[in-house]
Amino acid sequence: MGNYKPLTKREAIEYVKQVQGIFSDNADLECEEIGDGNLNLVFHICDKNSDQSIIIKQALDHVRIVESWPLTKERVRFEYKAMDIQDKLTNGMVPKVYKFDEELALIVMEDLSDMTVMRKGLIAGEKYPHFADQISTFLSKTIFYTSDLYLDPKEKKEKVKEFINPELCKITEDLVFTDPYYDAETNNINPELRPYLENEFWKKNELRKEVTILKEKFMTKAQSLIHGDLHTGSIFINQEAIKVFDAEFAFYGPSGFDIGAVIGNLILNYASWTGKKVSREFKNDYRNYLLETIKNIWNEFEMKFRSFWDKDAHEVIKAVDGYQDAYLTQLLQDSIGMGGCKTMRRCIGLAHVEDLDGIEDLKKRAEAQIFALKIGEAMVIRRKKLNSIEDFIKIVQKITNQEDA
Ligand SMILES: Nc1ncnc2c1ncn2[C@@H]1O[C@H](COP(=O)(O)OP(=O)(O)O)[C@@H](O)[C@H]1O
Ligand SMILES: CSC[C@H]1O[C@H](OP(=O)(O)O)[C@H](O)[C@@H]1O
Repeated sequence: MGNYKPLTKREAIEYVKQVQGIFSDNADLECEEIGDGNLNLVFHICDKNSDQSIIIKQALDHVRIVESWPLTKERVRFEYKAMDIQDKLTNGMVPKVYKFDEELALIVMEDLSDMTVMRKGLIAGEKYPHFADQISTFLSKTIFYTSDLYLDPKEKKEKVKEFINPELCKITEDLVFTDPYYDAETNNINPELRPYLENEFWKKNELRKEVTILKEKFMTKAQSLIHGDLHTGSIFINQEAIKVFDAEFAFYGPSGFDIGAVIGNLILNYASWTGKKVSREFKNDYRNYLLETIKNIWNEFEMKFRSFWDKDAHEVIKAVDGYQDAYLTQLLQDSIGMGGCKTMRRCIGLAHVEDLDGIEDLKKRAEAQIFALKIGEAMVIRRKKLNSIEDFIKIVQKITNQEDA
């Protein structure tokens, strides 16, 4: 990456002009830097003559929100390669890539600004009736067809090697599985939440032990090629389709981490309504919709995963009685446990979510955060007893009823 430099808006325009086949010679280009994530630059470039537009995502050599924190620019290669695999497996459920430039650490890709970042849609109380079907397709295809159930063992190990992504994994190991469970310097704590953390949460030794067991699983279980950061801010959505983006955390890890990320982020939105000025009727209805979505995601995932297994798994695997059921029960428990960690990190750790931080009144925000923490804790502690997603839904409903009482 000898000639690397972060682009200015003008340089981004000059750059796309020389990429063949994107804009015509008479294009009148304008550029905005629209990155709102924690890590990268994102340029939106539009031709005023034709309304045609593209996105350039460029890695910085540090964490965008913490300038003193250096970070490999090579992460963009993992993003590009993962997008390529996800694209082929899911028939286009990721943005189209027009160019990958390793030297400048950037990807030129399809502009999806006419869709909505799902987190924003959920905060606005939108419903997406096809989401469970769509995300369960993405998850089941990417998880099954990159795993040992399907791939030749040698090919799979080559892929594990290709996707060793230590710096980005370290971020997750620290920010998701370690720092939120003690008074770490990196944490970002609502002062109104601190008493609960000091007097109760940080004293939960069993929770910290179980989170550490899940952390070890995250570090060692190379089960399938996972997206690695599949929260609702990594999904573009409208009433017809989804596109999954921001795959720079991709690596061979536990499949439940991706499923858990989706569920955990729906739970964060579920908890956020505690702190919002909406009618009880709306809150109950929207929460029921979120729980129904979680239930359908798992059940549709399971159905699709079983059908891929019955059709395409290695014959020796198919021949083992009871293995499919055992695999799926373990995957459900991993998903809920990891989802719990993803829920809790967004209340205490460095990087928060707008669902909760959009609650301006810090006392009300703390109430919603504590509610999210209680569900997250139950997800970790009670995961090993779960036999179905309905068992999990009942746990959430019980915690909600105690909250409302
Ligand atoms: N293909 C795209 N089309 C339109 N907007 C995009 C696209 N990719 C990213 N963005 C915008 O840029 C923001 C940050 O992108 P993201 O890939 O999440 O970067 P980071 O890795 O820094 O979080 C997104 O929330 C979205 O608003
Ligand atoms: C210091 S990185 C914090 C956090 O940011 C990533 O999210 P995103 O790229 O979507 O903004 C990832 O979740 C990291 O844990």
